[in-house]
Amino acid sequence: MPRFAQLVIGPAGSGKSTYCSTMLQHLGSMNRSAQVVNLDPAAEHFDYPVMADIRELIQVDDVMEDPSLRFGPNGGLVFCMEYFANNFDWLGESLGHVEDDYILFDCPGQIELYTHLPVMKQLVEQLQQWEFRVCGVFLVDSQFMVETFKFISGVMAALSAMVVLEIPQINIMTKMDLLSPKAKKEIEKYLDPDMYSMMEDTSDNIRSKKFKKLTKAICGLIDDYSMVRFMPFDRTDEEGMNMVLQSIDFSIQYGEDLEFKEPKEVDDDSADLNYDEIFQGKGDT
Ligand SMILES: Nc1nc2c(ncn2[C@@H]2O[C@H](COP(=O)(O)OP(=O)(O)OP(=O)(O)O)[C@@H](O)[C@H]2O)c(=O)[nH]1
Ligand SMILES: [Mg+2]
Repeated sequence: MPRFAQLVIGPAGSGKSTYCSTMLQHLGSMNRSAQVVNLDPAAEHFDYPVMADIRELIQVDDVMEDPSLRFGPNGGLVFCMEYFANNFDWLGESLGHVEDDYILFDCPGQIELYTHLPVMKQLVEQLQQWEFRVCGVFLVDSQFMVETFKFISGVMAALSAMVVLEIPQINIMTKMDLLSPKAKKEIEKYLDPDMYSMMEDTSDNIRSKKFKKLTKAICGLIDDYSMVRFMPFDRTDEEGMNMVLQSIDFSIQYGEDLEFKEPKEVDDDSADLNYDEIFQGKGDT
């Protein structure tokens, strides 16, 4: 039986740890068991209980303080993640092997992890070897998406993670509760964007003709292949959270392996059938 994982990724401060904590509570309220693993070696605080914490393996502060390494915060994080990639056994032991486990991985925010460094792809491959079905959940702060050129950059960042990780990916705009009513209305056009018409809007923002042509080509590519869509995530809106969860579950086929009971063979002449009992297997005596 498979296990299921959400790899919660996205730029620094986009709301990954808050998402994990909110989603964990949401799953709990649906009586679904789930757990969170912190994979951010620089995490200072988060308000969810952890199943495993990478800081037990390595911490950024220790790396930065090491006189033989002399890393700054970003180099330190890259070092930690490479160390992690060489020690996946630690994660394997922490996860154990419980069938049907549903785990949220709270990842660090350094964007280079999702552009050119191999560690997140290695993690995905390792999880797949452990029979996890993995979905990338890419978060972007909605406040940085209300202008066309910012939106296009956000789309490119999401796309970069998709290309690197090669797993199903659900893209989410976070912190919707912080938007003004005007901005909320404005953002609707970015949730299911028509990139071609967006390109027309943006002409004033892109000053160089050369870049306008490039942006137009990128917009066309994204639109033609329906490559990137965003879903809103408002932690105060249960209904919206459900829709996000359903999309994620669908992408990793969560629930499809739940045991199905064959309906019992019935004689034509049997009267007073209780179909509920038959289908639930309770008709057996
Ligand atoms: N109002 C509001 N604030 C949010 C939401 N999500 C996150 N925040 C706030 O945004 C800040 C950053 O959130 P985090 O969840 O720590 O973001 P992160 O992506 O884990 O950050 P890093 O791990 O540092 O990359 C915190 O102050 C959160 O309280 C949201 O949906 N609504
Ligand atoms: Mg975090």
